[in-house]
Amino acid sequence: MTTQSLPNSSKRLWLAAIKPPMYSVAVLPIWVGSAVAWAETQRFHPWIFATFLAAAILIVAWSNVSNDVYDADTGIDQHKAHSLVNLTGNKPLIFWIGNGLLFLGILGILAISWEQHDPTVIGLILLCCALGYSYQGPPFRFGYQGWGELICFICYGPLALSAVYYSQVQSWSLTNLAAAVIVGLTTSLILFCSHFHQVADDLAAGKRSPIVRLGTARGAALLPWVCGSLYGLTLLFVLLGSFPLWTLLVFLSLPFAVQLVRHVQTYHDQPDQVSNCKFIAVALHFCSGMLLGLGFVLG
Ligand SMILES: C/C(=C\COP(=O)(O)OP(=O)(O)O)CCC[C@H](C)CCC[C@H](C)CCCC(C)C
Ligand SMILES: O=C(O)C1=CC(=O)c2ccccc2C1=O
Repeated sequence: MTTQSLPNSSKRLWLAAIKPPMYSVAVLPIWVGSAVAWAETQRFHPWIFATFLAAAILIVAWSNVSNDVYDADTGIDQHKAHSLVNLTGNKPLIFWIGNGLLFLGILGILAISWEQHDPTVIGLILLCCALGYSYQGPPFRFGYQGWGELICFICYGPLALSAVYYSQVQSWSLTNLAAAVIVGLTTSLILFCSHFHQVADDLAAGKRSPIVRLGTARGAALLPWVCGSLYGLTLLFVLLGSFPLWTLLVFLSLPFAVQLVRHVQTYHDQPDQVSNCKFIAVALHFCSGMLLGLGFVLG
C-alpha cells in the first residue's frame, strides 16, 4: 500500500461506516407523510417539517451507531473493517455518541409535541425507538431471529408516516396508511438486501437473517414479487381512488427495480459482487418514495 492510498482507503472505510446514502430512510417518511397531509388538507408547517427531518436523521444515526456497538458484543462484526467500533477501537465512545444522537433526536420530536400540547407524536416515535432497540440490543436482538424486516416495515411505514402526518394536521388518514405500506415495503427491502453478502458471518454468529433461513437463491427469487407488489399496490390504490393519478409517477422508478432483481439473481451467492445490492435498493426506495410524494403534491 502506498502512502497516498492509505488516507484514501481510510476515508473510504469511514464513509462506509457513516453510510450517507442510508439517511434517505429518514427523509422519505417525512416527505411522503407531509405530502399526503398537504394533498388532503392544504396545510403545511415548514418548521415542523424541518424539525422532524433533523430529528429523524439523528435517530437513524443512533440506530446505525448503536448497531455497531451491539454487534461488537456478539462478535458478528469481527470481519467488518467499517464498523465504527473496529475503526476507533473505542466501544464506550461510540456507545455514548449514539446515546447523544438519540437524545438530540428525541429532543427535536419533544419540541414538536410540546408546541402542539399533544404527546401523540413523541409517543409514536418513542415506540419506533424501542422497536429499533429491540432489533439489535440485548436481551432481545430480534434481528438475530429474522424479525428485522417486520420491525423495519412497522417503524418506517405505519408508525413513522402516522407520526409525520399527525405532526402536520393532528389527525389520521387511511390514504396515509396506504402510502405507509409502500414506504415500509421499500425500506424493508433495503434491510433484506443487506443480508445477501453476510451469510457466512451471520451463520457464524448465530444470526438467522431471512437470507440465512431461506438461502440466497430463494431470497433472490422473492425479489421480483416484492418489487412487483410495490407497483401493483400503487396501481391498486390509484384504481380504488385512494391515491391521485399522479402517484403513477412511481412507475418511473422501475429501472432500479429491474436492475436490483437482475443483479441479485445473477450474483446472489457471490458475496463480493452482491454486496452493493443494498445501494440499488436504496436508490429504488429513494426514487419511488420521492415520486410517490410528488404524485400527492401534484395531485
Ligand atoms: C441498523 C440497521 C440495520 C443494520 O443491520 P445489520 O446489523 O444487519 O447491518 P450491518 O451489516 O450494517 O451490521 C437498521 C435497523 C432498523 C430497525 C429494524 C428499525 C429502526 C427504527 C428506527 C429507530 C425508526 C426511525 C424512524 C424515523 C423516521 C424517526
Ligand atoms: O447499515 C445497514 O445495512 C442499514 C442501516 C439502516 O439504517 C437501515 C434502515 C432501514 C432499512 C435498512 C437499513 C440498513 O440496511
